[in-house]
Amino acid sequence: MRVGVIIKAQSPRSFWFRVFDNVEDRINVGTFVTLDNYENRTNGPILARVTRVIRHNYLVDDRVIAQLGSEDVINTFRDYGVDIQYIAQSTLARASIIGYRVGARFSKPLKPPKPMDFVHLPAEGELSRLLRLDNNGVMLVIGNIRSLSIPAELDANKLVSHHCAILAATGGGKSWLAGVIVEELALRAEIPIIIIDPHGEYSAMQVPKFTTDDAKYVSGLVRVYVPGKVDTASLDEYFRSRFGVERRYTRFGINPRALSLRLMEGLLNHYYGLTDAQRRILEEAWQYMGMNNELTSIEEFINDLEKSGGKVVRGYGNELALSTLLTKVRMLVENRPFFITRPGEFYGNEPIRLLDIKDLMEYGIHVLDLSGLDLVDQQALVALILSDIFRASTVRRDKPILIVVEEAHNYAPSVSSSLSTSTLIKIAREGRKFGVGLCIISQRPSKVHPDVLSQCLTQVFKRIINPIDLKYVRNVVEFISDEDLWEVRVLNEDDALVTGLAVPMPLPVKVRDRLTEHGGVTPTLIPRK
Ligand SMILES: Nc1ncnc2c1ncn2[C@@H]1O[C@H](COP(=O)(O)OP(=O)(O)OP(=O)(O)O)[C@@H](O)[C@H]1O
Repeated sequence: MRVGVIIKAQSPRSFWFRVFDNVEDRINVGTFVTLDNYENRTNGPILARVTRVIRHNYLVDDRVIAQLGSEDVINTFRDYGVDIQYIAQSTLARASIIGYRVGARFSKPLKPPKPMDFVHLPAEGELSRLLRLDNNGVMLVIGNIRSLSIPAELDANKLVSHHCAILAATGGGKSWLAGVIVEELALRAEIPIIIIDPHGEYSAMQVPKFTTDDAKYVSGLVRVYVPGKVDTASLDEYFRSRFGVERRYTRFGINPRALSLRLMEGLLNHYYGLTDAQRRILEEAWQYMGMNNELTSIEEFINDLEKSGGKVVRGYGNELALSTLLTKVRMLVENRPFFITRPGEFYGNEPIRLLDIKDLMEYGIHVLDLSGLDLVDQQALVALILSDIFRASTVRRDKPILIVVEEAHNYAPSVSSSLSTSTLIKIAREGRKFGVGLCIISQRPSKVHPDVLSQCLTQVFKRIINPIDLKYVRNVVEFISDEDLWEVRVLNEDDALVTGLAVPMPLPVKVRDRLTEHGGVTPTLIPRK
């Protein structure tokens, strides 16, 4: 169907066209249109996507605007049979050229199209053939292409191996969409998925939203892990009253001996401060102790540390430094809710199990609920767990794993420091080689470390309006154009724009319903009686 005619095309990347009046309501931002292939007739049509629509009225210039002081003036015009809106209005659209299909890829034309060539609106069947990825790999269907019934598919391999970012303003639907991606991935591939959940939202994935087999299957894959000594009573109560079932979780603990020197030093320094002498003793003592992950009581741990520290201590000042260091280590281990202080420890009547990284690397959806911890503890745990996962993945290599990091600006901030930043940068840079994929989620892209965000080669945008964030995204992200960003500002609640490696072209998506319950809710005010 012909829907317009090209009026301007100054580059092979885009063109403007006059939209025919009778189809004006069918051409919107995001609509796919085609051109006859002016470059290679054997290869089928050239696909383009409308990125801007303007309405133009050539009579409404400054002189006419000056006359439009009241409705009477407009009615007078109409009385004389001059309806300016009717006689002088045209709709113009700008479209970005995606290219013509050559096998599974799109080839861009090298010349601009010609003015006065017709623009077509493809039938859904034809569009579906053009848009389908057809590469026999694992595809994630996260919804439909906006305004169409064509499934919106993401290439799962590219999404995982080259990392992805979900970016939107607060309440924009990021965790809903992350849940959809996790559900799809778990349904279609045998992959372990680890979710860093700072708000305790993702436990809701244990509850199927429907009685379908898929919904039950995915919810059955969800395992929730809670730090050993965190009080979860209010979250559990909320869960019970909202979903009518008990939240299931495992309490986990970390062996303090398993911490790297950097993390132990960072935590001690944050909570109690370290003098130079204490720092030096800790560094040397930690080396003497070696990486011995055997779980012992806190008394044995402190004794070992004292013995190792004693080897490097000379003189009264240093002995004092060692003894205060040991007090600080004891306080840290006893007070931080994620350490195990002895084998067989309980919280109330619930056992605390030593976290086994191998469990997290089994097929399933592993939710690490960090909601009971303060930010520094969260960062330390994220650093510890993710560096262990990365280390284990470098050994097994062949099995991909996906790590979803909510509120990524807290774990890899662009300006302030965090104990987890270097681990996330390492995974972002080197994870691909070992099958470790990242999916970072943030409401403030400009606050995410550029070395992490720039490695996320698929981006899923929900609505963003903050100009600083938009500018940052433009500078850091490789596969995004100004036109795409313009569109990001006007997305609706259930709309998303996917750009980058996992899609053949920027894809406007109406995100599908969830199979499992969504945890995040925005409380509404109760009207006063
Ligand atoms: N595709 C969708 N279909 C239906 N409702 C949706 C969709 N996406 C989001 N919502 C609604 O929008 C609300 C906010 O979504 P969500 O919790 O995912 O936002 P968020 O961006 O993660 O928020 P925050 O920044 O606070 O973490 C949800 O409670 C849900 O009701």
